Amino acid sequence: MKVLGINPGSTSTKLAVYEHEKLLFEENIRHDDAELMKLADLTAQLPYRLDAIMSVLEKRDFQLSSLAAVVGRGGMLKPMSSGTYFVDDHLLEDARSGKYGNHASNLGSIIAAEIAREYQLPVFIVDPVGVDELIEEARISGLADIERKSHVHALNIKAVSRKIAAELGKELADTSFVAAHLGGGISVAALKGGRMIDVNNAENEGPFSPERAGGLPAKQLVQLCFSGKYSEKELLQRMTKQGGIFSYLGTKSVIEIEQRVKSGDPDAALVLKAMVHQIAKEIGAMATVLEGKADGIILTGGISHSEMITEWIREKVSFIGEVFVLPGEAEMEALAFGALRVLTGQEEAERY
Ligand SMILES: Nc1ncnc2c1ncn2[C@@H]1O[C@H](COP(=O)(O)OP(=O)(O)OP(=O)(O)O)[C@@H](O)[C@H]1O
Ligand SMILES: CCCC(=O)O
Repeated sequence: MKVLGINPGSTSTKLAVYEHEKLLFEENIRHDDAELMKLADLTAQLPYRLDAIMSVLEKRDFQLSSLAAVVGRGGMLKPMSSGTYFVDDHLLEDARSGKYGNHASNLGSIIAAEIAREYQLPVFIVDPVGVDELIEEARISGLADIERKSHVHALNIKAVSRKIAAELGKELADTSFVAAHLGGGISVAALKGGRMIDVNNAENEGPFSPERAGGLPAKQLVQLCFSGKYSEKELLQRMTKQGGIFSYLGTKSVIEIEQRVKSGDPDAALVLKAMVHQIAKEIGAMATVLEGKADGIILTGGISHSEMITEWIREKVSFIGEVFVLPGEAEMEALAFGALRVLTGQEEAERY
């Protein structure tokens, strides 16, 4: 039983084919930034990305007719529970319109549906960005006009938590973890019984990240909004795409910053240590959500490849529990396995 997974990112589209649990092949198509920028909105990128995928599959002489299903990364959709979902017209409409936000991952379901159409294959998404398992008290922001929202690297966080649970000889449902996805954006989640009962919204709360500002001092932010320095669109762009490390050091590459730190650059060291400080603080906060009863702390995402950074974090948080490091992400596997759980009858797919 073969499954094709599609994972569109802001500058790349990853695809992978699994046969049952075995990876047959995986490709990371890196797109030309300038080409993508020319395609104003996300849906305009569809033919460009689809062509790139089809040419990879053709080069490999891969027959779409051999697939049992296509599964795409679920993008910014309505708040929903964790799981595998059938892609239907309503879901596609929300992904296309950007009603719940625009993110490259919105293209996951759209591309998957296009590929599946000719052979009338089932199409799924798994654990989209909008997975919402917050406990009610975590929704209260402190201002009645504003509700806190779950916006989190759900796909990877669930997948790596499942892996660590298995290493501990447990089902995910019998564990509690604090899981921190450290990538271009940063999500820290408190998982109780496998459910993400509190998270920092990766778009605008919690630690700053390579490209995002994270949570900011609210009064000064309001003053900046009304200062005339930025339009609404410009400020949102600055906070989410040009904030964090980028706003201080002019690069989003933690690899580069680490080299600068190692060659004695004090500015780079200060900013990196500040990011670690904020990540550790968020982990501590999520540990208290779990009343200190965590089976461990999981560090994942691209930045977790850095031993220097994971050691700095470990020094600050290991009093809470064991620290597990799973660098990178397990998203392709998570997509394929999510679809396979449905195709093999272990789980029922949800309706959007
Ligand atoms: N070996 C490494 N050492 C240090 N940093 C690394 C390493 N590899 C990747 N990174 C950093 O990880 C960050 C990107 O992480 P990742 O690849 O998880 O992000 P993304 O997939 O673009 O976004 P997101 O994780 O938010 O979906 C970059 O800042 C990159 O420099
Ligand atoms: C939270 C996952 C998507 C993102 O914000 O990068």
